[in-house]
Amino acid sequence: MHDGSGRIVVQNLTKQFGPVTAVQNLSFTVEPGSVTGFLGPNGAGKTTTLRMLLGLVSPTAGFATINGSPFGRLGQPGRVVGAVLEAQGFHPKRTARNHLKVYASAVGVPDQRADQVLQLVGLGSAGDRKVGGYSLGMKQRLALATALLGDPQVLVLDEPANGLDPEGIAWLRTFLQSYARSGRTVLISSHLLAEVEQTVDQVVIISRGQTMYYGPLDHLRQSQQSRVIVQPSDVGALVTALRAEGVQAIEQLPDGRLAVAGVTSKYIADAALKAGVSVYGMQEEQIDLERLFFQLTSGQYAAPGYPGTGYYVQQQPPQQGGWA
Ligand SMILES: Nc1ncnc2c1ncn2[C@@H]1O[C@H](COP(=O)(O)OP(=O)(O)OP(=O)(O)O)[C@@H](O)[C@H]1O
Repeated sequence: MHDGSGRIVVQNLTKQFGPVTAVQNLSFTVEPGSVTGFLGPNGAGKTTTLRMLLGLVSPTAGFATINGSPFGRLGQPGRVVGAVLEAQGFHPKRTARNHLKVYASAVGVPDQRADQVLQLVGLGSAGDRKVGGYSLGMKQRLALATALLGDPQVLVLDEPANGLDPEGIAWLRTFLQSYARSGRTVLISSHLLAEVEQTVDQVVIISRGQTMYYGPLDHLRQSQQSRVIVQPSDVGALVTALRAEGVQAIEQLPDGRLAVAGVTSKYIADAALKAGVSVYGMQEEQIDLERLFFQLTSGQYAAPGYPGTGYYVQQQPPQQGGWA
């Protein structure tokens, strides 16, 4: 029996395909009530992890559970977990409504549920059209509708934003957030942080089958000290003035400007004024999460331990199986 918590636990999960280590010692927990992004570049091991979670591939070591049980031991799994892994092979001549009715009977829910989920995903008026004529975005919605048939407590979606236009992505965001706010668990994978940045509450970032960061997206943002970029009349004099005030995080950029962390623009302006240095321009640098994501997953970044809920994981030597 499962514990009904809606929690997903991945513990020391490893998958070896011959010489290829697709997933290595991966651990994270996904709590109900939030949307968790499972992020990593192509080939990082996301699909393999989700397939292990859904009992489609057996782990070489470690385990993955939903509600405290491996997928294979969940009673009525279709009612507990709704999953979409890659674009589904829909029968092109079948209407969406008929497709859903076939799956409804497999999950053990009444036929009317097909109409309900068509409405839920915004395909209410297209339910009687043949799926062969559907756009990629419509197929994504139909795949989601199929996953929703059993009104599952846990939703697992592999790259759900693929093929969606900006309106579709905005719709998906609202849908997933409200699904999670109703106390359910939502885990979505993506290889693009920007695509899911506004949807997810926490992230698990993996690279080459290993966890690189795990925790709230906000903590990842806050871990990046914002910087002020300043163009002074006399770089040396401003650096001396700031150092005299105890400011240490000063970097000279290739274009000659200074990047100063840990203080406000006003603080720098006051220090410059006091030192008789003119300031020709100043701007607060935007935190570039996408760049950080790239650094975390490109193997060039090894961050020290991070205090807080989220944490960085020290980079290991490159493994076979990750992206090149
Ligand atoms: N059945 C398999 N046999 C051999 N190698 C595999 C198999 N499945 C996956 N791999 C390898 O494991 C690694 C991880 O693949 P996986 O598909 O899990 O990554 P991913 O993060 O989902 O990438 P993508 O976003 O491109 O699907 C890759 O090197 C892949 O080639």
